[in-house]
Amino acid sequence: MSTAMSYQSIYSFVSQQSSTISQSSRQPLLLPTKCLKIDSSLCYYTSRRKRNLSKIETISSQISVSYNTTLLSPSKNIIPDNSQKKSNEAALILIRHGESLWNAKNLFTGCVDVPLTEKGVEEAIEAGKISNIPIDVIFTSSLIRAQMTAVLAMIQHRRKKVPIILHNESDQAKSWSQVFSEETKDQSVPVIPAWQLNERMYGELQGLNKQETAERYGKQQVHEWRRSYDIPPPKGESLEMCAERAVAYFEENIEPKLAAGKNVMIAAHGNSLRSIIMYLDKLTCKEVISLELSTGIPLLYIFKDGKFMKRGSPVGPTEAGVYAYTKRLAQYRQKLDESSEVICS
Ligand SMILES: O=C(O)[C@@H](CO)OP(=O)(O)O
Repeated sequence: MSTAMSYQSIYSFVSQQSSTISQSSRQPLLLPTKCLKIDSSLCYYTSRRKRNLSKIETISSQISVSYNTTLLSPSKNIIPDNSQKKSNEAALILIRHGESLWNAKNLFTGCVDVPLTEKGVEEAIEAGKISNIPIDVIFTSSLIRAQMTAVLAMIQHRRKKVPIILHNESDQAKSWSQVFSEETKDQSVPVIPAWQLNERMYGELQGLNKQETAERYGKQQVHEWRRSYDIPPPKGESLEMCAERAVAYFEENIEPKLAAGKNVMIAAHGNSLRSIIMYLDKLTCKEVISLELSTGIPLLYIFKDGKFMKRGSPVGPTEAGVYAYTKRLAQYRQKLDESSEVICS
């Protein structure tokens, strides 16, 4: 996977180890177009749901936000639960599923429900070791590769809570899967599947080999189908179409949990997460083209006062293409590993 150079330029401030991070202010203007290209460096897509309008937001200021020591500092002891954390902030962890059997075969997958490879299983387990952050709720797509990633990550998570997949597809399924012990509920993490977080639907490319498709239709054409914002693959969804449902779901179902102080993990897919990150980071239609997500690499955000602050990915420097990797977070991860015996005992 290629390293997206634009991350380095856009987010170089993160890796400078400063204790400040820039944050865009939100200034919605009521303009009836999609991602307007007045000036792509100033144009930010958010969601058009509800009012069916886009917002243009301009970077207006940088605000200083100090690192949250509660969430990021390694500790020899398990961090106290949510009752002791600041109520107006919450952690958001995004994980693209581990490698799937079709990733390994280089096939367009989209909404085809393909499980993880052994490597994907290992990536998911590894992803669960990332932090000591207590997870209150997990959202996944309805596809098994994302669900496998979520539950495998939780098996390794330091809190040792049991991920329980909620079955709300019918009243009977809901009623038959109830838990009647408050204590057991406390030791569980609800996993909420949502089709809206599924991978973009790749239309008539699903099941085709990516390399062969590039040879047949040309690299440029296939790159546009794969990474452009608004060009859909034949009979499939563009990133913009995928964002319509994924970002709307995020705003309606996930943001309220964060606003209530719940720490949330989302296990989903390359393109559904690209669309959510575009919304969180206010990326332009142009910037999102070079946004690549590695499989099984968790990305951390802090939600505070209605704003999302990127904290990068607490993984090692060996991962090319890791989004917003920072040295500081790699050190944090290393220290966690060193102290894991104490934490897990
Ligand atoms: O095949 C797919 O569904 C996706 C993710 O694996 O591929 P791409 O990276 O081309 O968007």
